[in-house]
Amino acid sequence: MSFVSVAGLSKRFGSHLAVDDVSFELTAGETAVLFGPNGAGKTTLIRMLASLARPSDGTIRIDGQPLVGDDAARGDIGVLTHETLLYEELTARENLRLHARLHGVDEAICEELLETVGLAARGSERVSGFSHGMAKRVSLARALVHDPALLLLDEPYTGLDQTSLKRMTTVLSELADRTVLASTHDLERGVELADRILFMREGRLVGDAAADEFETVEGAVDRYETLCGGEPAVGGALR
Ligand SMILES: Nc1ncnc2c1ncn2[C@@H]1O[C@H](COP(=O)(O)OP(=O)(O)OP(=O)(O)O)[C@@H](O)[C@H]1O
Repeated sequence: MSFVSVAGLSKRFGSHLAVDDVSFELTAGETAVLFGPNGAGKTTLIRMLASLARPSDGTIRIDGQPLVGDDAARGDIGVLTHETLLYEELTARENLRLHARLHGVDEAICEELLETVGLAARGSERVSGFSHGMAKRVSLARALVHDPALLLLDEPYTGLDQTSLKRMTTVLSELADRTVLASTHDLERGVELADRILFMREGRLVGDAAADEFETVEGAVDRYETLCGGEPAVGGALR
């Protein structure tokens, strides 16, 4: 049975259809990566799944439960988006502990996660003093605090230095049993992370492929060019 089921999902901003009649299903434990050019609708799709944006049309079901307005379904989701969702005036540790309390989770997990994202020594510092990359790592830890079954990651690799990038890549590669939907422009890391690749263009889902269809990243690049138009970024740089 599908763990995530998206049917006929659309999002309209004025006269513009940012997400246009998108349908797909993810099985439990599957990692799907969304590729597509700027403005394809990836963030908007993820924001709807994260209950951060209201769909104009269509349905989202998580483990059989309709998502919209359903707190139980939302509790099973961890989110990493462009907005860090952190309280800037709180320390990294306080942010994680607050999130743990909200979800009724033992706060001991917060220390483990600070270690995991490489911020154990900076846990007592306010997030307002953190760089973008550091805040992103705290945000990833926050997304994992309540051990969600579904993880939604919008451009997890963007804006990170090499050390943070390696850490993010390692943490994400170790999320084996979770269902993950991630968007990225980094085809190399995306193909490496994914079981399945969804291609978006102009709000529509234009392709759906198993990651092992691509023996090399070049295969994914060719498919991207055919389906999405234009050239993708590979390994963080344009080809
Ligand atoms: N709040 C908003 N109000 C109006 N238009 C929006 C809003 N958010 C997104 N859009 C529009 O919806 C379309 C899809 O945007 P979205 O951010 O989802 O694309 P994306 O695939 O994530 O792009 P990128 O790769 O640049 O992050 C774009 O045309 C964008 O301008």
